Amino acid sequence: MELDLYFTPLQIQDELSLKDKTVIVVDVLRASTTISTALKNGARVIIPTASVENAVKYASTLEPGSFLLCGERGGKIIDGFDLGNSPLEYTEEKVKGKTLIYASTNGSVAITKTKYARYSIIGSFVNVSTVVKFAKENSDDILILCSGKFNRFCLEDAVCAGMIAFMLTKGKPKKKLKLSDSVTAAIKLYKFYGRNLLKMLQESEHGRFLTELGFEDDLKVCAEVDSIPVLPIYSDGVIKAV
Ligand SMILES: O=C(O)[C@H](CS(=O)(=O)O)OP(=O)(O)O
Ligand SMILES: [Mg+2]
Repeated sequence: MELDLYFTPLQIQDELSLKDKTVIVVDVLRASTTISTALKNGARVIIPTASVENAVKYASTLEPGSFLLCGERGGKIIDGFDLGNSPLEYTEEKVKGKTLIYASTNGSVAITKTKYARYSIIGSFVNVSTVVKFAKENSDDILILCSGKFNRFCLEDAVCAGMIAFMLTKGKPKKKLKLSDSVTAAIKLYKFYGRNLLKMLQESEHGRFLTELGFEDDLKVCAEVDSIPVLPIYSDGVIKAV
């Protein structure tokens, strides 16, 4: 099993290079957590779009009432949309049976870049064991792809990616693993911050930004390890829970 890790989607030189890999897209704050929450609460499918314009265009092709327009810019709900990007908004009452068209700043963009992957799955702290189990059972080469923020490094994504890498490599003989420096670094970050993930989120740049916007409760949801054991898989343009 070859394991690699990108700290931002900018490292994807050619999307076709992902074709034989299982890609785990990590966006802890908040896309991966929100997507897992929505699927757990009965959303039918989630359609990630790389822009607000694409989201609105896609919506125009659907039966009114059958979908919700979801997403944020600058962390706040997009004008005219039904839901923003707080996982706490994605209640069963709101999302059950619905098609969610989803335009977040970083996560939905990163996900759409993995369309050629053998498998593209969405990982976060809330479903980490579910994701690792699938990755162990279903692939040779694995790429953990951090969404980051505006193609910049995000501590929370790197720590979660390190947790996934640690769980994937635990117990394997060191000499058999040819770990890239990014995997080694991310595992170290996880070992340093893993004991108090909520504190790490609160101290992170993104966590502080969300707290300033009044979303401090989202950090608690996003820090809850294995609280939402669903497996979101992105295939043929839609994300479904399997
Ligand atoms: O909604 C979020 O938390 C972020 C946008 S921002 O960094 O807060 O502006 O989007 P995501 O795509 O979930 O990283
Ligand atoms: Mg994010």
